[in-house]
Amino acid sequence: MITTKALSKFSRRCSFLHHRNIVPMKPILDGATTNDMAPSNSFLKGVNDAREAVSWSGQTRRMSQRGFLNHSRSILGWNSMEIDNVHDALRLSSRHFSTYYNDKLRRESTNKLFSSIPEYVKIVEVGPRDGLQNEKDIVPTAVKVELIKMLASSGLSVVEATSFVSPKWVPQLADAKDVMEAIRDFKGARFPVLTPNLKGFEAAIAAGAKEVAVFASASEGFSKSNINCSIEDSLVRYHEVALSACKLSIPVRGYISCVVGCPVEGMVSPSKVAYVAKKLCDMGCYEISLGDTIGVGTPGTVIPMLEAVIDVVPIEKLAVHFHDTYGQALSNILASLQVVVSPTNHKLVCQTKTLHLN
Ligand SMILES: CC(C)(COP(=O)([O-])OP(=O)([O-])OC[C@H]1O[C@@H](n2cnc3c(N)ncnc32)[C@H](O)[C@@H]1OP(=O)([O-])[O-])[C@@H](O)C(=O)NCCC(=O)NCCSC(=O)C[C@@](C)(O)CC(=O)[O-]
Repeated sequence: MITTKALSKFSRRCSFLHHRNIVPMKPILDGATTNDMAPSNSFLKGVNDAREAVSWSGQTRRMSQRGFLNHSRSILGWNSMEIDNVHDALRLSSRHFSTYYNDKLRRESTNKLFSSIPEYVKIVEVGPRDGLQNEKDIVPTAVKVELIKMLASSGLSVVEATSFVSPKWVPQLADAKDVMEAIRDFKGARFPVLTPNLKGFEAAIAAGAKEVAVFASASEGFSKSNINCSIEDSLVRYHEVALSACKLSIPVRGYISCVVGCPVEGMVSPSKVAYVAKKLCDMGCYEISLGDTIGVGTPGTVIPMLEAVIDVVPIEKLAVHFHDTYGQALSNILASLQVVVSPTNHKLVCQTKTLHLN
């Protein structure tokens, strides 16, 4: 139970902290704790260090997360309450900050933020493929099948199930045929699979796949290291897959990797992404998923990339795929959602109000 006395004490505390520029910092920095950070990244290390150094009553104390929570409890008079983690604390804090911030202003800024995103977002779940392909230990087939069924049962309408790639390159997904066999009769979701060439496509169809995805790269270096061929050669292969798929009325989805950065080549220019996106679109891919494969994108690099692609591919065909390596995935998703309703794109979005995420 929070007493009026505690609330008014909290409100005074907020005012003090606000004037010391502390209030807005805390939620942002704590947000970073949940993300997977690279220790070599000095910027993120700086953020981490800053999170721990909390300036309080004119004194700088180094505190752990738990220390911060305990300290907050005593200040806020929340000793009788259970705050199990940082998220609980933030939820409680944000609820009570509204006593400090002007309600009208808060409503206006929230409305502004959310009125500029699409009304509808489609989610493509890729965990059983993109997640499990990177697991050090090979996950048993029965566990994968259970995971896929649980994801589909949770209401997700598209669950990417596996890849028909070389088992020498990706041994984690060598059981693709068995996985597809086990979910063949499972209803309620679509289960697309990755196919890098005609061999993979034919194996996928034989195993019962009803939808496939091809995966190109915007970076030459990544194309060679991921699928052992140049971008142009991969587009020739994918064209063959698209032609075969068209004959069987199988929908083909197109991925582009490294849309803002590449582990081999560094920054990737938006024009390279736009080039590959148009090629995939022209060969018949019904959706183009733009992947920040190594998670180095920020709104500052993602937005120009999206704008370049939107110039050559209809916006309703676009999907975004962000890895959260440096904790930027959610910001990038929000920025992407906002780009599709920017004034210049308004007409297109009115037709669809859709952006796909995976
Ligand atoms: C593309 C290849 C096959 C070229 O690999 P290669 O070695 O150049 O292929 P090859 O044509 O020279 O054939 C070599 C051997 O592989 C076999 N082979 C050939 N094709 C297949 C196939 N489809 N299925 C099974 N086996 C196949 C082929 O039969 C032969 O067998 P062998 O005669 O030595 O016994 C290989 O590089 C490969 O499988 N790469 C897949 C890499 C991969 O899956 N990466 C992860 C997915 S991409 C990604 O994660 C990014 C994304 C989509 O999530 C978006 C993002 O995050 O940004």
